[in-house]
Amino acid sequence: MALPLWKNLLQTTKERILQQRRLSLYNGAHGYEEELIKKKLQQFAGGSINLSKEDNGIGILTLNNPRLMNAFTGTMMVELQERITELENWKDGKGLIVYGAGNTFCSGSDLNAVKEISNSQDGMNMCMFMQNTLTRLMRLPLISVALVQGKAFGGGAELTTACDFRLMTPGSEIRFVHKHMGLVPGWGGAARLVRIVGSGAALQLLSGTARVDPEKALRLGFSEQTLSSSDETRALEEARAWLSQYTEGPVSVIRAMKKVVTAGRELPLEDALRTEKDIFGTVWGGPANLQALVRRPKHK
Ligand SMILES: CC[C@H](C(=O)O)C(=O)SCCNC(=O)CCNC(=O)[C@H](O)C(C)(C)COP(=O)(O)OP(=O)(O)OC[C@H]1O[C@@H](n2cnc3c(N)ncnc32)[C@H](O)[C@@H]1OP(=O)(O)O
Repeated sequence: MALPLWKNLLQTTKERILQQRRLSLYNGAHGYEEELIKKKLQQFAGGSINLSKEDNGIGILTLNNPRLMNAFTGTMMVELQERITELENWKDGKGLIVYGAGNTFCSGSDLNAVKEISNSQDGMNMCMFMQNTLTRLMRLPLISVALVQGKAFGGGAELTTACDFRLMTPGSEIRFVHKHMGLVPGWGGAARLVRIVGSGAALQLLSGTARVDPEKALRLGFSEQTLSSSDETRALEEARAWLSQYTEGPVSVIRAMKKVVTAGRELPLEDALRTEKDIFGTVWGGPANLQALVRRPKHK
C-alpha cells in the first residue's frame, strides 16, 4: 500500500539527514554542537555562496564577497553547507567548478568574524562545522576543480584541497598563511595537502607559509594546469573545457568513477575493493554498458 504524502516526506527527510551524517565526520558524540555554531555564524552576515546547475551536468559554485577578497563570513559558511546539500541531491550532476567572484579566489575566513568567535568552544565548533562541510564537498560524486584566480589564502587555500583538481590563472597564488595568524589549518587543509603533495612538501608549504605560484604548483603536482587567461569569463570557459574531458559521458558512469576513486582514496584496501565491487554492480549491464556492447567501439 502506498504511504501517505506526509509519511513519504518524513521518510525522505530522515534519509537525507542520515546520509549527511554518514558523509560527515563529527556529530554530537564528538562534542559538536551544530545548531549552536550555526546560530553564532548567522550573526556575521555578508556575501553569498551561489550555485548554478548547468544542463551539461556542470555546477558552478561561486564565492561571492569581492569587497573582502571573498573572505568567508559566518553566513557564507552556513550557505556553503546548504549548497553542498543541494549538490548531494543533484542526481544529474557530473562536475563542479569552484571559483571566486571579482577575479580572486578567497582570502580565508573573515577576520572580523573570527575575532568574535576566538574562544575555544566556538573555535572547535567552527572547525568541525567547516571540516564536515568540506569533507562532504570532497565526497560528492562529482569531479570537482578549484579555479584559482588572484589569491587563495588561509581557509581559501584549504578549500582548494577539498576539490579533486586545481587550475591556476597566470599571476595567481595559493598560500597557507596560518602560521602568520598563530594557527595551523583547521578546515582539513593539512590532512588533504599531505595526500596531494606528500608530507615533506606539505610541511614546507605550511611551516614556511610559502607562496605557491602556478609554476611551483605544477612542479609540486598541486595544480593540473596553468590556464592561459586571467580574465574571469575566459578563465571560467577554459576551466569548463578542461573539466569536460572528464565529465563527457553518461551520468551514471561518471558518478560511479568518482565514487570508486573516493573509496580508493579514503578506505583501507580491502574495504575499497569491496566498495568498488558494489559500485561496479551499479553500472554492469546498465544502459551505457549494454549500448557499448552493441556498438563495440574500437579504442584507437
Ligand atoms: C582556518 C582558516 C583560517 C582561520 O580562520 O582559522 C583563516 O582563514 S585566517 C584568515 C587568513 N587570511 C588572511 O589573513 C588574509 C588577510 N588579508 C590579506 O593578506 C590581504 O588583504 C590580501 C593579500 C588577501 C589582499 O591584499 P590586497 O592588497 O590585494 O587587498 P586589501 O588588503 O586592500 O584587501 C581588500 C579588502 O579586503 C579585506 N580583507 C581581505 N582579506 C580579508 C579577510 N580574510 N577578512 C576580512 N577582511 C579581509 C581587507 O581588509 C580590505 O578591506 P579594507 O576595508 O579596504 O581594509
